[in-house]
Amino acid sequence: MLSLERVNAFYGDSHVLHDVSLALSPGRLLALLGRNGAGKSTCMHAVVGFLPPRSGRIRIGERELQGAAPEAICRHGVGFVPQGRRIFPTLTVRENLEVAARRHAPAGGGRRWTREDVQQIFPRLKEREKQLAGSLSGGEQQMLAVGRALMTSPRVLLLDEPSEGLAPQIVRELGNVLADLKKEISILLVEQNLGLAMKLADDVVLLNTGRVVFSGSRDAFEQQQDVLQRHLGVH
Ligand SMILES: Nc1ncnc2c1ncn2[C@@H]1O[C@H](COP(=O)(O)OP(=O)(O)OP(=O)(O)O)[C@@H](O)[C@H]1O
Repeated sequence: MLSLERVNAFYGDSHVLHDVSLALSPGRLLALLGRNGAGKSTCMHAVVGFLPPRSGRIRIGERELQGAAPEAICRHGVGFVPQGRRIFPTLTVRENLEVAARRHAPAGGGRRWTREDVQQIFPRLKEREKQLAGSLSGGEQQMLAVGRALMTSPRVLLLDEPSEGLAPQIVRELGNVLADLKKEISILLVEQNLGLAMKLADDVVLLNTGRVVFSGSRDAFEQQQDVLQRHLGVH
């Protein structure tokens, strides 16, 4: 579905991603893990066109994405929820969803999401549809950010630390929604909350200083205590 093949990315002269390869298969959730500064967000920015890689290939299905503009990458079915949410605070909840709506059928023939679909999985967004997004709670803003990405009718969804700054109860709610969502859409998840990541992940890729140091199933990952300890400081 989504694949990165030996991707190298730089900020100026600083080489941040080193030959990063990963593959997100249809209907699966891949957790991209690593310590602060490991290159997880950079990986997502390379996929969505914010930081085009200097070498390597990024594909969705058969289509190559490296070098394409962010709008085109979104049109080809990559939905992105950035770290920090980035909703429009002065627009209402409903307006936030509507400006993200896709006008044409999604590339690759996937499901076309409507506002009603999004409100069905996040009923809170229906209750608050006339409220300004900037006045929502952190958890509601995160739901809106996910809802906005779904309105682009993506084939894959990239989520950068969705649980950041949320109360444990809200993280649980979000986890339940993502567990349902992954049944119909492939998800690439960057997450510092290891408990949440392990609850949701089918596959794991672990980065350390911009290099892949583990790639495999969640079960294989959890058995590699030395890897967990060395790269995440988990015992
Ligand atoms: N705009 C930028 N310009 C220069 N260097 C950057 C920029 N953004 C990130 N970096 C550097 O690139 C490296 C990877 O950062 P990145 O944000 O991808 O890490 P991360 O794994 O997402 O970390 P975190 O968990 O803290 O968000 C870090 O060394 C970081 O300092």
